[in-house]
Amino acid sequence: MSQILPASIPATLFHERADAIAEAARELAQHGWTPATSSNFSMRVDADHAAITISGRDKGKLGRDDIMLVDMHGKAVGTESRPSAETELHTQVYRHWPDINVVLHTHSRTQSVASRLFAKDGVVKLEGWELQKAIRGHTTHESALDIPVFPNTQHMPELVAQVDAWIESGKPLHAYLINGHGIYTWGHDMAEARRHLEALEFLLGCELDLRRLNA
Ligand SMILES: CSCCC(=O)C(=O)COP(=O)(O)O
Ligand SMILES: [Zn+2]
Repeated sequence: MSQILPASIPATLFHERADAIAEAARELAQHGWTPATSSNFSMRVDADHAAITISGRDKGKLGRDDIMLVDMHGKAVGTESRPSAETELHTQVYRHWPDINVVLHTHSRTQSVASRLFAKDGVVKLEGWELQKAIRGHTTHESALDIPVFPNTQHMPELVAQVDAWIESGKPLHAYLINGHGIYTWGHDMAEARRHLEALEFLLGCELDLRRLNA
């Protein structure tokens, strides 16, 4: 279905965002982090709009036509296509942090297993790993980095409320896991969001290894 853009958004800008999303998604899919059409990706286009993956598409085979425009409440703009089922989790991040421009959500095996294993604690506590410095604002392995694990639900407003509650508690939030589901993380630009995602994938894998080794 074709995308009609508001007059305020040049086609070149939307295409640039769509191409960046498609390229990142293809690369993340090659890592095996987007199995069976899972995962979704978005980029801010302007203060009121984001470009996001259309629901149900194979994230390893995205092109421009697989990306659509939504407003900051997750409503489709200028198309009949259906945005990602999890769009509200993306727009929540953009509404809360105006300087965040990219949101990435993946379903790797490591993320999925870690989300189940740490669900009872409600959080993965990362401490002592040099790679924590890949996360914005973290300058030493000695800092603590908490990644909350929220219960999964098919009712997006419930998930949004859980994320809101964490943010309102004043605790920092760079990423979260959803139990039995996957991870959400974000960044000021694609490079930062990718760095966060790759670092967290690695760190969650390390935590799982420690558990396996009983260390
Ligand atoms: C088949 S994966 C289940 C839905 C999901 O968790 C996901 O990330 C993909 O949903 P979307 O609507 O964005 O394609
Ligand atoms: Zn998902």
